[in-house]
Amino acid sequence: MEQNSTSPLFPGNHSHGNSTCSRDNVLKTVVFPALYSVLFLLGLSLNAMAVWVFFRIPSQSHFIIYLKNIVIADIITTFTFPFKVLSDSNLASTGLRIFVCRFSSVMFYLTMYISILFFGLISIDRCRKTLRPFKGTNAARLAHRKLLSGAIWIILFALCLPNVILTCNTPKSKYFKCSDLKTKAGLYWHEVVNHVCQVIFWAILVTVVVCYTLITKELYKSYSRIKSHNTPGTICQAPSKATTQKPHQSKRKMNANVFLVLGVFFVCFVPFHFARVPYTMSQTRGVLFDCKLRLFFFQLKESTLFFLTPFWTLSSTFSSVSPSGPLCSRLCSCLQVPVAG
Ligand SMILES: Nc1ncnc2c1ncn2[C@@H]1O[C@H](COP(=O)(O)OP(=O)(O)O)[C@@H](O)[C@H]1O
Repeated sequence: MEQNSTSPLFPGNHSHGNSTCSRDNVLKTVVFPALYSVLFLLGLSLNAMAVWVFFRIPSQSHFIIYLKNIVIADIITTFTFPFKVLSDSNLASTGLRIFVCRFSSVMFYLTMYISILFFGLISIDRCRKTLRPFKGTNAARLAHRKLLSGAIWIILFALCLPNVILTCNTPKSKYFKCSDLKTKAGLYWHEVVNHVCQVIFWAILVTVVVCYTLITKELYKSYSRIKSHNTPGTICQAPSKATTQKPHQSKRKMNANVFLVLGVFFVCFVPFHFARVPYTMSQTRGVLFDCKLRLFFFQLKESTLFFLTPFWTLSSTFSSVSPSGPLCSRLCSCLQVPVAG
């Protein structure tokens, strides 16, 4: 795609005739569209199941409020996939590709950072529940969490809105990139938003690590108490299992769960956030990069983005089908199977 573009925003971009700089390779036009199509079908069915469960459950806990927000974000994300598929596979008209740059890609990133923020809030909530298992909630606290959720959506939406408004240049050729459609202010804002999103991501990552470290420590203490007294402890997450499993089995399982969550978060999200920095620079300071380097950063961004997408868009379903999650509890109660509280 890049080979024929004429971008006034990239004065150093003189190598358009070089076909090795084209974005249109088999990875972008065939492999990723096929994978995103599968993800669309999977995401649609699993998220529909999550909606079926969540919107029957009253928002009686902070956890449920946060998960409902993640489900809404996941659904919006899933609906952006068909546009990305059509655009990347070059089956879309110019108008549709402009729509992807202006709206659907912005919604994709917006909902991604909304999910990340709620994922952080869920970690804080789990930490609070583990450290203070007897501190319940009340109507006022639930109302605060709903207000906080609304504020997160509004603030991030306001942050991303200029990315829509300032993507208003008419493409100068059939072959254009999203950054070609941006005004000067639009490119500047695109960079600002990406910096803010980096801060959000790394802050949440630190929060998640701190929370899960505290949770692990507290659960170890509780299991040691169970072991020494041979009585049920104060584990709020899984009392019925804690009483039926041997302490060392529970400990191993707990470790596995904690490291699974942290591991997935690291492996899926960290590579994209490293790759995003040079790619954003290549979009806004094109003169500093030759076309091959820009292409390399684009491919790195697309690959790492695909790597994180399945985890992120299916995260609410993962949470709801975990043994103590609402979907499992609901299905198991229908089937009269005892589950962890
Ligand atoms: N973190 C973000 N938050 C909101 N919008 C974003 C973010 N990153 C990129 N965008 C917007 O999404 C659209 C596509 O961006 P990008 O993925 O960088 O371009 P490309 O598809 O050419 O690689 C652009 O309008 C851009 O401003």
